Amino acid sequence: MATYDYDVLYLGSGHGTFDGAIPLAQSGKKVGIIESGLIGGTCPNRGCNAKITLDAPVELQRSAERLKGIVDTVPKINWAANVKHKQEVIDGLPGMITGLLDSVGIDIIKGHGILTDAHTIEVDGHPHTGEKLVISTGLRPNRLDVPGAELMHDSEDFMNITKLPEHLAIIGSGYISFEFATIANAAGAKVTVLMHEDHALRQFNQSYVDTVMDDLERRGVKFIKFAGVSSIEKDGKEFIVNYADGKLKVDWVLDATGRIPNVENIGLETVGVKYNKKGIEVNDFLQTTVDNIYASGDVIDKVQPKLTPTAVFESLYLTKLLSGKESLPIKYSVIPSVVFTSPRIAKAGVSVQEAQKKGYKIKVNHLPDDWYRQVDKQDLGENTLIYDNDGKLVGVTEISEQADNVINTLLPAIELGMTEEQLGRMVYLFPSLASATWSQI
Ligand SMILES: Cc1cc2nc3c(=O)[nH]c(=O)nc-3n(C[C@H](O)[C@H](O)[C@H](O)COP(=O)(O)OP(=O)(O)OC[C@H]3O[C@@H](n4cnc5c(N)ncnc54)[C@H](O)[C@@H]3O)c2cc1C
Ligand SMILES: NC(=O)c1ccc[n+]([C@@H]2O[C@H](COP(=O)([O-])OP(=O)(O)OC[C@H]3O[C@@H](n4cnc5c(N)ncnc54)[C@H](O)[C@@H]3O)[C@@H](O)[C@H]2O)c1
Repeated sequence: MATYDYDVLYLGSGHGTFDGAIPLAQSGKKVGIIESGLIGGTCPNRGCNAKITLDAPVELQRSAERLKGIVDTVPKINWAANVKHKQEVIDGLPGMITGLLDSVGIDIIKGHGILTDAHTIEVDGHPHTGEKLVISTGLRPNRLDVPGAELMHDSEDFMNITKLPEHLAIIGSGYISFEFATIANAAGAKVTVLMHEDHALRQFNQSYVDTVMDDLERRGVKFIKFAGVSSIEKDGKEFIVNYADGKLKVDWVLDATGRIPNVENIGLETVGVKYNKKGIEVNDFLQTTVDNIYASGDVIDKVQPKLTPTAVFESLYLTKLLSGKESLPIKYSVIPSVVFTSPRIAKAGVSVQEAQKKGYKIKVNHLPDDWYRQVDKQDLGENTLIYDNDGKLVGVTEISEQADNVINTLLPAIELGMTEEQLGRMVYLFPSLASATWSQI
Protein backbone atom coordinates (compact mmCIF):
# COMPACT_ATOMS: atom_id res chain seq x y z
CA MET A 1 0.00 0.00 0.00
CA ALA A 2 1.30 3.47 -0.94
CA THR A 3 2.44 5.65 1.92
CA TYR A 4 1.94 9.40 1.91
CA ASP A 5 3.47 12.27 3.87
CA TYR A 6 0.00 13.23 5.14
CA ASP A 7 -3.41 11.67 5.66
CA VAL A 8 -4.88 15.01 4.53
CA LEU A 9 -2.99 17.75 2.69
CA TYR A 10 -4.73 21.11 2.23
CA LEU A 11 -3.97 23.72 -0.43
CA GLY A 12 -4.73 27.15 1.09
CA SER A 13 -5.00 28.11 4.78
CA GLY A 14 -8.20 30.19 5.02
CA HIS A 15 -11.41 29.41 6.90
CA GLY A 16 -12.13 26.73 4.29
CA THR A 17 -9.14 24.92 5.79
CA PHE A 18 -8.04 25.84 9.29
CA ASP A 19 -11.30 25.56 11.25
CA GLY A 20 -11.58 21.92 10.16
CA ALA A 21 -7.88 21.04 9.93
CA ILE A 22 -7.36 21.64 13.66
CA PRO A 23 -9.95 19.11 14.93
CA LEU A 24 -8.87 16.73 12.15
CA ALA A 25 -5.30 16.76 13.48
CA GLN A 26 -6.68 16.40 17.02
CA SER A 27 -8.51 13.27 15.88
CA GLY A 28 -5.14 11.68 15.11
CA LYS A 29 -4.75 12.41 11.38
CA LYS A 30 -1.43 13.66 10.02
CA VAL A 31 -2.25 17.01 8.42
CA GLY A 32 -0.28 19.43 6.22
CA ILE A 33 -1.24 22.87 4.88
CA ILE A 34 0.34 24.62 1.90
CA GLU A 35 -0.03 28.43 1.84
CA SER A 36 1.58 30.99 -0.46
CA GLY A 37 0.42 34.10 1.41
CA LEU A 38 -0.56 35.02 4.93
CA ILE A 39 -1.81 32.19 7.15
CA GLY A 40 -5.58 32.49 7.64
CA GLY A 41 -6.32 33.69 4.10
CA THR A 42 -8.70 36.48 3.11
CA CYS A 43 -11.11 36.89 6.04
CA PRO A 44 -8.66 37.73 8.85
CA ASN A 45 -6.01 39.45 6.72
CA ARG A 46 -7.88 41.44 4.07
CA GLY A 47 -11.58 40.75 4.49
CA CYS A 48 -14.09 40.55 7.34
CA ASN A 49 -11.92 41.39 10.35
CA ALA A 50 -10.18 44.33 8.69
CA LYS A 51 -13.42 45.75 7.28
CA ILE A 52 -15.39 45.51 10.52
CA THR A 53 -12.60 47.31 12.39
CA LEU A 54 -12.70 50.20 9.90
CA ASP A 55 -16.49 50.25 10.33
CA ALA A 56 -16.46 50.62 14.14
CA PRO A 57 -16.10 54.45 14.15
CA VAL A 58 -18.89 54.68 11.55
CA GLU A 59 -21.26 53.00 14.00
CA LEU A 60 -20.18 55.40 16.73
CA GLN A 61 -20.64 58.38 14.42
CA ARG A 62 -24.12 57.28 13.38
CA SER A 63 -25.12 56.71 16.99
CA ALA A 64 -23.90 60.20 18.02
CA GLU A 65 -25.68 61.69 15.00
CA ARG A 66 -29.01 60.21 16.16
CA LEU A 67 -28.44 61.45 19.72
CA LYS A 68 -27.24 64.90 18.63
CA GLY A 69 -28.37 67.48 21.14
CA ILE A 70 -28.15 64.91 23.93
CA VAL A 71 -24.46 64.40 23.16
CA ASP A 72 -22.61 67.55 22.12
CA THR A 73 -20.69 66.55 19.04
CA VAL A 74 -20.78 64.11 16.19
CA PRO A 75 -17.26 62.67 15.99
CA LYS A 76 -15.11 63.02 12.87
CA ILE A 77 -13.19 59.95 11.72
CA ASN A 78 -9.40 60.21 11.66
CA TRP A 79 -8.72 58.00 8.67
CA ALA A 80 -4.99 57.41 9.24
CA ALA A 81 -5.65 56.45 12.88
CA ASN A 82 -8.51 54.18 11.81
CA VAL A 83 -6.28 52.32 9.32
CA LYS A 84 -3.49 52.08 11.94
CA HIS A 85 -5.94 50.64 14.49
CA LYS A 86 -7.26 48.15 11.90
CA GLN A 87 -3.68 47.00 11.28
CA GLU A 88 -3.03 46.60 15.01
CA VAL A 89 -6.17 44.46 15.31
CA ILE A 90 -5.34 42.14 12.41
CA ASP A 91 -1.53 42.01 12.61
CA GLY A 92 -1.54 39.28 15.23
CA LEU A 93 -4.07 37.02 13.51
CA PRO A 94 -1.78 34.98 11.20
CA GLY A 95 0.54 34.33 14.15
CA MET A 96 -2.38 33.35 16.36
CA ILE A 97 -3.72 30.90 13.73
CA THR A 98 -0.20 29.53 13.12
CA GLY A 99 0.08 28.92 16.87
CA LEU A 100 -3.18 26.94 16.85
CA LEU A 101 -2.01 24.86 13.88
CA ASP A 102 1.42 24.25 15.49
CA SER A 103 -0.18 23.24 18.76
CA VAL A 104 -1.89 20.25 17.14
CA GLY A 105 1.13 19.22 15.06
CA ILE A 106 0.01 20.48 11.64
CA ASP A 107 2.89 21.12 9.21
CA ILE A 108 2.75 24.44 7.40
CA ILE A 109 4.49 24.47 4.02
CA LYS A 110 5.03 27.99 2.67
CA GLY A 111 4.87 28.54 -1.11
CA HIS A 112 2.70 28.20 -4.19
CA GLY A 113 1.34 24.68 -4.57
CA ILE A 114 0.68 22.92 -7.87
CA LEU A 115 -0.95 19.49 -8.15
CA THR A 116 1.20 17.13 -10.22
CA ASP A 117 -0.80 13.94 -9.64
CA ALA A 118 -3.86 12.92 -7.61
CA HIS A 119 -1.80 12.58 -4.42
CA THR A 120 0.99 15.13 -4.92
CA ILE A 121 1.27 18.89 -4.56
CA GLU A 122 4.60 20.42 -5.53
CA VAL A 123 5.97 23.54 -3.88
CA ASP A 124 9.11 25.01 -5.45
CA GLY A 125 9.78 21.65 -7.13
CA HIS A 126 9.47 19.66 -3.86
CA PRO A 127 6.70 17.04 -3.82
CA HIS A 128 4.38 16.74 -0.80
CA THR A 129 1.97 13.83 -0.80
CA GLY A 130 -1.40 13.21 0.82
CA GLU A 131 -3.81 10.28 0.82
CA LYS A 132 -6.59 12.87 0.56
CA LEU A 133 -6.15 16.39 -0.81
CA VAL A 134 -8.41 19.38 -0.05
CA ILE A 135 -8.29 22.36 -2.39
CA SER A 136 -9.29 25.57 -0.66
CA THR A 137 -7.63 28.28 -2.68
CA GLY A 138 -10.39 30.92 -2.35
CA LEU A 139 -11.14 33.86 -4.64
CA ARG A 140 -9.24 36.89 -5.85
CA PRO A 141 -10.56 40.30 -6.93
CA ASN A 142 -11.90 40.51 -10.47
CA ARG A 143 -10.21 43.17 -12.57
CA LEU A 144 -12.30 44.81 -15.29
CA ASP A 145 -10.90 44.10 -18.72
CA VAL A 146 -10.72 47.72 -19.94
CA PRO A 147 -7.85 50.01 -21.01
CA GLY A 148 -6.27 51.52 -17.89
CA ALA A 149 -7.36 48.63 -15.63
CA GLU A 150 -3.93 48.77 -13.96
CA LEU A 151 -4.84 52.23 -12.59
CA MET A 152 -7.61 50.75 -10.42
CA HIS A 153 -7.31 49.29 -6.94
CA ASP A 154 -8.96 46.47 -5.00
CA SER A 155 -10.56 46.15 -1.55
CA GLU A 156 -7.27 45.23 0.11
CA ASP A 157 -5.59 48.36 -1.28
CA PHE A 158 -8.47 50.49 0.01
CA MET A 159 -8.14 49.16 3.55
CA ASN A 160 -4.43 50.04 3.51
CA ILE A 161 -4.48 53.62 2.19
CA THR A 162 -3.34 56.01 4.89
CA LYS A 163 -4.64 59.14 3.14
CA LEU A 164 -8.33 59.03 2.33
CA PRO A 165 -9.00 60.02 -1.32
CA GLU A 166 -10.92 63.26 -1.77
CA HIS A 167 -13.08 61.75 -4.50
CA LEU A 168 -13.38 58.01 -4.80
CA ALA A 169 -15.04 56.16 -7.69
CA ILE A 170 -16.35 52.69 -6.90
CA ILE A 171 -17.18 50.41 -9.82
CA GLY A 172 -19.82 47.76 -9.03
CA SER A 173 -22.75 47.66 -6.62
CA GLY A 174 -22.31 44.55 -4.50
CA TYR A 175 -21.15 43.94 -0.93
CA ILE A 176 -17.75 45.61 -1.20
CA SER A 177 -19.08 48.63 -3.07
CA PHE A 178 -21.79 49.37 -0.49
CA GLU A 179 -19.71 48.65 2.60
CA PHE A 180 -16.75 50.71 1.40
CA ALA A 181 -18.96 53.55 0.12
CA THR A 182 -20.45 53.71 3.65
CA ILE A 183 -17.05 53.77 5.35
CA ALA A 184 -15.43 56.25 2.94
CA ASN A 185 -18.43 58.62 2.99
CA ALA A 186 -18.55 58.60 6.80
CA ALA A 187 -14.84 59.40 6.90
CA GLY A 188 -15.39 62.45 4.66
CA ALA A 189 -14.61 61.31 1.10
CA LYS A 190 -16.78 62.22 -1.86
CA VAL A 191 -17.97 58.89 -3.28
CA THR A 192 -19.43 58.06 -6.70
CA VAL A 193 -20.70 54.52 -7.34
CA LEU A 194 -20.81 53.44 -10.97
CA MET A 195 -23.47 50.76 -11.35
CA HIS A 196 -23.43 48.32 -14.24
CA GLU A 197 -27.25 48.19 -14.28
CA ASP A 198 -29.99 49.69 -12.15
CA HIS A 199 -29.97 47.08 -9.38
CA ALA A 200 -27.67 46.70 -6.42
CA LEU A 201 -27.11 43.91 -3.87
CA ARG A 202 -29.41 41.58 -5.75
CA GLN A 203 -29.34 38.93 -3.01
CA PHE A 204 -31.07 41.28 -0.57
CA ASN A 205 -34.64 42.59 -0.25
CA GLN A 206 -34.69 45.32 -2.89
CA SER A 207 -36.87 47.72 -0.91
CA TYR A 208 -34.28 47.59 1.91
CA VAL A 209 -31.49 48.15 -0.62
CA ASP A 210 -33.39 51.21 -1.93
CA THR A 211 -33.61 52.55 1.64
CA VAL A 212 -29.84 52.21 2.10
CA MET A 213 -29.22 53.87 -1.27
CA ASP A 214 -31.56 56.76 -0.43
CA ASP A 215 -29.81 57.22 2.91
CA LEU A 216 -26.36 57.17 1.31
CA GLU A 217 -27.53 59.63 -1.36
CA ARG A 218 -28.82 61.95 1.37
CA ARG A 219 -25.32 61.77 2.84
CA GLY A 220 -23.74 62.78 -0.49
CA VAL A 221 -22.93 59.45 -2.18
CA LYS A 222 -23.76 59.59 -5.89
CA PHE A 223 -25.05 56.48 -7.67
CA ILE A 224 -24.86 56.45 -11.47
CA LYS A 225 -26.95 53.66 -13.03
CA PHE A 226 -26.18 51.90 -16.35
CA ALA A 227 -22.63 53.28 -16.13
CA GLY A 228 -20.64 50.55 -17.92
CA VAL A 229 -16.97 51.60 -17.59
CA SER A 230 -15.03 51.64 -20.87
CA SER A 231 -11.59 52.92 -19.80
CA ILE A 232 -9.55 54.68 -17.14
CA GLU A 233 -6.98 57.37 -17.94
CA LYS A 234 -4.41 59.14 -15.85
CA ASP A 235 -4.68 62.94 -15.78
CA GLY A 236 -1.83 64.36 -13.72
CA LYS A 237 -2.46 63.20 -10.17
CA GLU A 238 -6.07 62.36 -10.97
CA PHE A 239 -7.89 59.73 -13.00
CA ILE A 240 -10.65 59.95 -15.57
CA VAL A 241 -13.16 57.12 -15.59
CA ASN A 242 -14.93 56.93 -18.95
CA TYR A 243 -18.33 55.26 -18.64
CA ALA A 244 -21.43 54.81 -20.83
CA ASP A 245 -22.03 58.42 -21.93
CA GLY A 246 -20.04 60.21 -19.26
CA LYS A 247 -16.64 60.99 -17.73
CA LEU A 248 -15.74 61.22 -14.07
CA LYS A 249 -12.61 62.85 -12.64
CA VAL A 250 -11.54 61.29 -9.33
CA ASP A 251 -8.38 60.70 -7.35
CA TRP A 252 -8.84 56.97 -6.61
CA VAL A 253 -10.70 54.14 -8.36
CA LEU A 254 -11.90 50.99 -6.59
CA ASP A 255 -12.76 48.02 -8.78
CA ALA A 256 -15.46 46.20 -6.79
CA THR A 257 -16.83 44.09 -9.64
CA GLY A 258 -16.73 40.75 -7.84
CA ARG A 259 -14.25 38.02 -6.97
CA ILE A 260 -13.15 35.09 -9.13
CA PRO A 261 -11.96 31.59 -8.14
CA ASN A 262 -8.26 30.71 -7.84
CA VAL A 263 -8.36 27.71 -10.16
CA GLU A 264 -5.61 28.54 -12.64
CA ASN A 265 -1.97 27.44 -12.41
CA ILE A 266 -2.60 24.89 -9.67
CA GLY A 267 -2.53 21.77 -11.84
CA LEU A 268 -6.28 21.02 -11.86
CA GLU A 269 -6.17 20.13 -15.57
CA THR A 270 -3.16 17.81 -15.04
CA VAL A 271 -5.01 15.69 -12.48
CA GLY A 272 -8.50 15.95 -14.01
CA VAL A 273 -10.28 18.12 -11.42
CA LYS A 274 -13.12 19.86 -13.29
CA TYR A 275 -13.93 23.51 -12.75
CA ASN A 276 -15.85 26.31 -14.43
CA LYS A 277 -15.85 30.07 -14.09
CA LYS A 278 -17.74 29.86 -10.77
CA GLY A 279 -15.25 27.46 -9.23
CA ILE A 280 -14.41 23.79 -8.67
CA GLU A 281 -17.22 21.34 -9.33
CA VAL A 282 -18.01 19.11 -6.32
CA ASN A 283 -20.67 16.54 -5.42
CA ASP A 284 -22.69 16.48 -2.16
CA PHE A 285 -19.65 15.13 -0.32
CA LEU A 286 -17.51 18.10 -1.46
CA GLN A 287 -15.65 15.57 -3.61
CA THR A 288 -14.21 16.79 -6.91
CA THR A 289 -14.16 14.80 -10.13
CA VAL A 290 -11.09 12.98 -8.73
CA ASP A 291 -12.14 10.58 -5.92
CA ASN A 292 -9.52 11.42 -3.28
CA ILE A 293 -9.52 15.18 -3.94
CA TYR A 294 -12.03 17.39 -2.10
CA ALA A 295 -12.66 21.14 -2.19
CA SER A 296 -13.87 23.59 0.42
CA GLY A 297 -14.70 27.28 0.85
CA ASP A 298 -15.06 30.07 -1.68
CA VAL A 299 -13.31 28.18 -4.50
CA ILE A 300 -16.26 25.77 -4.85
CA ASP A 301 -18.96 26.34 -7.47
CA LYS A 302 -22.04 26.32 -5.20
CA VAL A 303 -25.41 27.93 -4.58
CA GLN A 304 -24.62 28.82 -0.95
CA PRO A 305 -23.20 32.32 -0.41
CA LYS A 306 -19.42 32.53 -0.60
CA LEU A 307 -18.91 33.70 2.98
CA THR A 308 -16.81 32.79 5.99
CA PRO A 309 -19.58 30.87 7.82
CA THR A 310 -20.09 28.72 4.70
CA ALA A 311 -16.33 28.02 4.44
CA VAL A 312 -16.18 27.12 8.15
CA PHE A 313 -19.21 24.82 7.83
CA GLU A 314 -17.65 23.03 4.85
CA SER A 315 -14.26 22.57 6.47
CA LEU A 316 -15.93 21.14 9.61
CA TYR A 317 -18.02 18.80 7.45
CA LEU A 318 -14.83 17.54 5.79
CA THR A 319 -13.27 16.94 9.21
CA LYS A 320 -16.12 14.58 10.07
CA LEU A 321 -16.14 12.94 6.63
CA LEU A 322 -12.35 12.41 6.46
CA SER A 323 -12.12 11.11 10.02
CA GLY A 324 -14.91 8.59 9.38
CA LYS A 325 -17.42 10.29 11.70
CA GLU A 326 -19.75 11.23 8.85
CA SER A 327 -20.88 9.21 5.86
CA LEU A 328 -23.83 11.29 4.71
CA PRO A 329 -23.82 14.13 2.14
CA ILE A 330 -23.33 17.68 3.39
CA LYS A 331 -26.55 19.22 4.69
CA TYR A 332 -26.03 22.95 5.00
CA SER A 333 -27.46 24.81 7.98
CA VAL A 334 -29.35 28.03 7.31
CA ILE A 335 -26.56 30.41 6.25
CA PRO A 336 -27.25 34.02 7.19
CA SER A 337 -25.77 37.00 5.38
CA VAL A 338 -25.39 40.67 6.12
CA VAL A 339 -24.16 43.73 4.29
CA PHE A 340 -22.37 45.98 6.79
CA THR A 341 -23.80 49.28 5.62
CA SER A 342 -25.29 51.66 8.17
CA PRO A 343 -28.12 50.71 8.60
CA ARG A 344 -27.21 47.10 7.87
CA ILE A 345 -29.29 44.65 5.84
CA ALA A 346 -29.30 41.04 7.02
CA LYS A 347 -31.27 37.93 6.19
CA ALA A 348 -31.62 34.23 6.83
CA GLY A 349 -33.82 31.44 5.57
CA VAL A 350 -36.79 31.72 3.21
CA SER A 351 -36.87 34.95 1.20
CA VAL A 352 -39.90 37.20 0.75
CA GLN A 353 -40.23 36.21 -2.93
CA GLU A 354 -40.15 32.51 -2.05
CA ALA A 355 -42.69 33.07 0.74
CA GLN A 356 -45.06 34.85 -1.63
CA LYS A 357 -44.83 31.94 -4.10
CA LYS A 358 -45.52 29.40 -1.35
CA GLY A 359 -48.33 31.40 0.22
CA TYR A 360 -46.53 31.65 3.58
CA LYS A 361 -47.53 34.20 6.21
CA ILE A 362 -45.47 37.40 6.01
CA LYS A 363 -45.37 39.80 8.98
CA VAL A 364 -43.75 43.24 8.66
CA ASN A 365 -42.63 45.24 11.71
CA HIS A 366 -41.87 48.97 11.48
CA LEU A 367 -39.01 49.14 13.97
CA PRO A 368 -39.04 52.85 14.96
CA ASP A 369 -42.47 52.13 16.56
CA ASP A 370 -40.77 49.93 19.13
CA TRP A 371 -39.76 51.76 22.35
CA TYR A 372 -36.44 49.90 22.48
CA ARG A 373 -35.36 51.30 19.10
CA GLN A 374 -36.45 54.75 20.28
CA VAL A 375 -33.82 54.61 23.04
CA ASP A 376 -31.14 55.69 20.57
CA LYS A 377 -33.62 57.40 18.23
CA GLN A 378 -33.56 54.90 15.36
CA ASP A 379 -35.83 56.39 12.74
CA LEU A 380 -35.05 53.84 10.02
CA GLY A 381 -35.73 50.15 10.24
CA GLU A 382 -38.02 47.33 9.28
CA ASN A 383 -38.08 43.59 9.49
CA THR A 384 -40.03 40.95 7.63
CA LEU A 385 -40.77 37.66 9.36
CA ILE A 386 -41.87 34.62 7.39
CA TYR A 387 -43.87 31.71 8.83
CA ASP A 388 -44.60 28.44 7.05
CA ASN A 389 -48.02 26.78 7.00
CA ASP A 390 -47.29 25.08 10.37
CA GLY A 391 -46.63 28.47 11.97
CA LYS A 392 -42.87 27.92 12.20
CA LEU A 393 -40.54 30.86 11.67
CA VAL A 394 -38.64 29.98 8.46
CA GLY A 395 -37.17 33.27 7.31
CA VAL A 396 -36.34 36.79 8.35
CA THR A 397 -34.80 39.87 6.80
CA GLU A 398 -34.14 43.16 8.55
CA ILE A 399 -32.80 46.61 7.80
CA SER A 400 -31.55 48.39 10.93
CA GLU A 401 -28.39 49.33 12.76
CA GLN A 402 -28.52 45.99 14.62
CA ALA A 403 -29.83 43.77 11.82
CA ASP A 404 -26.85 41.41 12.14
CA ASN A 405 -27.52 40.77 15.83
CA VAL A 406 -31.26 40.37 15.28
CA ILE A 407 -30.73 37.71 12.62
CA ASN A 408 -28.25 35.87 14.89
CA THR A 409 -30.81 35.96 17.69
CA LEU A 410 -33.49 34.37 15.51
CA LEU A 411 -31.25 31.83 13.77
CA PRO A 412 -31.71 28.94 16.26
CA ALA A 413 -35.49 29.17 15.83
CA ILE A 414 -35.17 29.01 12.04
CA GLU A 415 -32.49 26.32 11.95
CA LEU A 416 -34.09 24.07 14.57
CA GLY A 417 -37.64 24.62 13.28
CA MET A 418 -38.93 25.59 16.73
CA THR A 419 -42.66 25.32 17.27
CA GLU A 420 -44.79 28.19 18.60
CA GLU A 421 -44.86 26.46 21.99
CA GLN A 422 -41.04 26.20 22.09
CA LEU A 423 -40.70 29.82 20.97
CA GLY A 424 -43.07 30.81 23.78
CA ARG A 425 -40.83 29.14 26.38
CA MET A 426 -37.81 31.35 25.66
CA VAL A 427 -36.95 33.91 28.34
CA TYR A 428 -34.67 36.84 27.48
CA LEU A 429 -32.78 39.46 29.44
CA PHE A 430 -34.72 42.69 29.69
CA PRO A 431 -34.25 45.30 28.36
CA SER A 432 -32.19 44.00 25.46
CA LEU A 433 -32.23 43.74 21.69
CA ALA A 434 -33.11 40.06 21.97
CA SER A 435 -36.18 40.70 24.13
CA ALA A 436 -37.28 43.51 21.80
CA THR A 437 -36.86 41.18 18.83
CA TRP A 438 -38.74 38.28 20.40
CA SER A 439 -41.61 40.47 21.49
CA GLN A 440 -42.34 41.10 17.79
CA ILE A 441 -42.37 37.42 16.80
C1 LIG B 1 -13.22 42.87 1.57
C2 LIG B 1 -13.90 41.58 1.99
C3 LIG B 1 -14.78 41.60 3.06
C4 LIG B 1 -15.41 40.44 3.44
N1 LIG B 1 -16.28 40.49 4.49
C5 LIG B 1 -16.92 39.37 4.87
C6 LIG B 1 -17.80 39.41 5.99
O1 LIG B 1 -18.02 40.46 6.61
N2 LIG B 1 -18.41 38.26 6.37
C7 LIG B 1 -18.19 37.07 5.70
O2 LIG B 1 -18.77 36.05 6.09
N3 LIG B 1 -17.36 37.01 4.64
C8 LIG B 1 -16.72 38.12 4.22
N4 LIG B 1 -15.85 38.06 3.16
C9 LIG B 1 -15.66 36.76 2.48
C10 LIG B 1 -14.68 35.85 3.27
O3 LIG B 1 -13.46 36.54 3.43
C11 LIG B 1 -14.46 34.55 2.50
O4 LIG B 1 -15.71 33.93 2.31
C12 LIG B 1 -13.53 33.58 3.24
O5 LIG B 1 -12.30 34.18 3.51
C13 LIG B 1 -13.33 32.31 2.40
O6 LIG B 1 -12.33 31.49 2.96
P1 LIG B 1 -11.55 30.43 2.02
O7 LIG B 1 -10.70 29.62 2.95
O8 LIG B 1 -12.48 29.73 1.14
O9 LIG B 1 -10.63 31.32 1.08
P2 LIG B 1 -9.45 32.32 1.46
O10 LIG B 1 -9.60 32.88 2.81
O11 LIG B 1 -9.35 33.27 0.32
O12 LIG B 1 -8.15 31.38 1.51
C14 LIG B 1 -7.54 30.85 0.38
C15 LIG B 1 -6.05 30.77 0.63
O13 LIG B 1 -5.43 29.97 -0.36
C16 LIG B 1 -4.18 30.50 -0.65
N5 LIG B 1 -3.77 29.98 -1.96
C17 LIG B 1 -4.43 30.16 -3.14
N6 LIG B 1 -3.78 29.49 -4.12
C18 LIG B 1 -2.72 28.89 -3.54
C19 LIG B 1 -1.68 28.05 -4.03
N7 LIG B 1 -1.63 27.64 -5.30
N8 LIG B 1 -0.73 27.62 -3.16
C20 LIG B 1 -0.78 27.99 -1.86
N9 LIG B 1 -1.75 28.76 -1.34
C21 LIG B 1 -2.70 29.20 -2.17
C22 LIG B 1 -4.39 32.01 -0.61
O14 LIG B 1 -3.17 32.68 -0.40
C23 LIG B 1 -5.35 32.14 0.57
O15 LIG B 1 -4.65 32.37 1.76
C24 LIG B 1 -15.17 39.21 2.75
C25 LIG B 1 -14.27 39.19 1.67
C26 LIG B 1 -13.65 40.36 1.29
C27 LIG B 1 -12.68 40.32 0.14
N1 LIG C 1 -20.57 41.35 4.43
C1 LIG C 1 -20.07 40.32 3.77
O1 LIG C 1 -20.39 39.17 4.08
C2 LIG C 1 -19.14 40.54 2.62
C3 LIG C 1 -18.51 41.75 2.44
C4 LIG C 1 -17.64 41.92 1.37
C5 LIG C 1 -17.40 40.86 0.52
N2 LIG C 1 -18.02 39.67 0.73
C6 LIG C 1 -17.75 38.52 -0.19
O2 LIG C 1 -16.90 38.93 -1.23
C7 LIG C 1 -17.52 38.73 -2.48
C8 LIG C 1 -17.07 39.79 -3.41
O3 LIG C 1 -17.68 41.05 -3.11
P1 LIG C 1 -17.95 42.06 -4.29
O4 LIG C 1 -18.69 43.20 -3.76
O5 LIG C 1 -16.69 42.29 -5.05
O6 LIG C 1 -18.84 41.17 -5.27
P2 LIG C 1 -20.42 41.11 -5.52
O7 LIG C 1 -20.62 39.90 -6.33
O8 LIG C 1 -21.18 41.29 -4.25
O9 LIG C 1 -20.69 42.41 -6.39
C9 LIG C 1 -20.08 42.60 -7.63
C10 LIG C 1 -20.73 43.79 -8.31
O10 LIG C 1 -20.01 44.10 -9.49
C11 LIG C 1 -20.94 44.31 -10.53
N3 LIG C 1 -20.28 44.02 -11.81
C12 LIG C 1 -19.97 42.82 -12.31
N4 LIG C 1 -19.38 42.99 -13.52
C13 LIG C 1 -19.31 44.33 -13.74
C14 LIG C 1 -18.83 45.13 -14.79
N5 LIG C 1 -18.28 44.59 -15.88
N6 LIG C 1 -18.92 46.48 -14.68
C15 LIG C 1 -19.47 47.03 -13.57
N7 LIG C 1 -19.96 46.32 -12.56
C16 LIG C 1 -19.88 44.99 -12.65
C17 LIG C 1 -22.11 43.41 -10.22
O11 LIG C 1 -23.28 43.85 -10.86
C18 LIG C 1 -22.18 43.58 -8.70
O12 LIG C 1 -22.91 44.72 -8.38
C19 LIG C 1 -19.02 38.73 -2.16
O13 LIG C 1 -19.79 38.05 -3.09
C20 LIG C 1 -19.01 38.03 -0.84
O14 LIG C 1 -18.92 36.64 -1.07
C21 LIG C 1 -18.88 39.49 1.75
